[in-house]
Amino acid sequence: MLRHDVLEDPLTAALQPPLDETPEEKTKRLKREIKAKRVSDGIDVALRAERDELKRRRAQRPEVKLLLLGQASSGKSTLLKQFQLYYAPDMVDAQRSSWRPVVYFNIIKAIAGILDALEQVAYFDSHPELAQLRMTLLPLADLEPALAVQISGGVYVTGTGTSSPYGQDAYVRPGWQTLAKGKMKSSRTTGDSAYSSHIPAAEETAAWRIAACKDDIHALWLHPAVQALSKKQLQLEDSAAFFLESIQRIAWPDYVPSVDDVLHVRLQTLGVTEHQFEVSLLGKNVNLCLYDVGGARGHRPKWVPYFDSAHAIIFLAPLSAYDQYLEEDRRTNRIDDSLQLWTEICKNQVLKNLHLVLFLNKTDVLKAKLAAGIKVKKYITSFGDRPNEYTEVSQYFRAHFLQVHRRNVTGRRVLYTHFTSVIDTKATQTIIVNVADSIMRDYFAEARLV
Ligand SMILES: Nc1nc2c(ncn2[C@@H]2O[C@H](COP(=O)(O)OP(=O)(O)OP(=O)(O)O)[C@@H](O)[C@H]2O)c(=O)[nH]1
Ligand SMILES: [Mg+2]
Repeated sequence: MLRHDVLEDPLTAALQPPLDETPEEKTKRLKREIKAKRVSDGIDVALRAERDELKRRRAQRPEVKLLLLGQASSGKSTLLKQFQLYYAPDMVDAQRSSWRPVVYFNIIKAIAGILDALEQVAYFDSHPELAQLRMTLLPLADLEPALAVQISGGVYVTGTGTSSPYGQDAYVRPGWQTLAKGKMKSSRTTGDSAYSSHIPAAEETAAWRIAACKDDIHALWLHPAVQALSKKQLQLEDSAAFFLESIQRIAWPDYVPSVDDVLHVRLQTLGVTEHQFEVSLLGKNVNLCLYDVGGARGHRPKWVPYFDSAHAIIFLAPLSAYDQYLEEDRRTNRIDDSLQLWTEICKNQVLKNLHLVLFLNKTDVLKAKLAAGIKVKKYITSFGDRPNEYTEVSQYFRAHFLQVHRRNVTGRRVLYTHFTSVIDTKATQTIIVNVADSIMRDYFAEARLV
């Protein structure tokens, strides 16, 4: 290669010795290069040793792989957080502040949804006080896309058939919290005055606009027209009421999300995320590997490569979804979609020997909907004239899921079912212990058979 070709490539040029180098300079440079190589080799050795140690620990510990499956918004990521709370509570605590922009995003999305719905029923014409609230809250609602982009690490997802009816949605990708931590090295609680310069602009703007509008947000949420709409045609996320009712606390300048806030947050999962826990089960140390997947239809093909090596599945079906339709296909009732998906899982030959657990989830939301008089029969005609009460409704749905399992199961697979509300930490942790225990019993029984 000619010297002028080398100099045209800035990287190669930077590594070339100077043209007018003296013999002493050359000796010094070579010494420096030998030292730098030693440091670099040292780093390589340390990295290799770390990898070997991880491999050795993995070989010593059996690895149990557990898939969390179910449609979008069924509660998979919330259940994952409960596993983290149980097996790695310090990690959850350390990551609380990284959820702050997501709490803001959930609030802003709920407000945008409410304003949209009021527009559709033309309430702004008949209610001047609502029109006034819209004026003050619109700049806040306008922050939705910018915050979504911040949370998703710059990914702008549109037109995937999974986005919200209210526009832009945010997705979580593997490693997003590490990314967020890097960007926000100092925390508010340390009182570091440089903090504000580390907060991304969209989050900072959202924080001060929420603080400035907190009374208007409160007034909008409590307005009788909004309350009436929220119980009928207005389909907000399950956590919207929780966050809107907590607005005074969240608008506080030193706000850091509580564990309860973290459990209520809604953030869609993109693809498949892997989470490892070193746990002691039945007196043995094991690596528990949880796979949390995106549940919308467009994400489901990405689950398949994980089926082969899995040991157990927890399938989540939200029973409260009987009056809702899929965001990705507005004609499909969400309970129907859950049953179809459940049928595919039960039928799948690759999964036929896995330990199978069914969580009939969101029972708290189901109870609230039934208490508000939302009739199951209106959406699921086969329910007929049975009483619109929790016991009848929950048993009716459970019977359907059990029937699908019975009809499609091959092999010797047992099904474990639980009625759950995975935002309830105490109840869910009792179930987690139970489920982990029985997965391990199966795992070791299997190992002895081989
Ligand atoms: N009230 C109540 N809310 C729940 C329950 N389970 C989940 N949620 C809420 O429902 C929303 C969706 O839960 P996620 O865990 O994000 O759902 P997901 O299955 O991971 O959804 P995708 O990632 O889109 O597949 C969150 O706001 C949760 O706080 C429950 O049992 N009761
Ligand atoms: Mg999720």
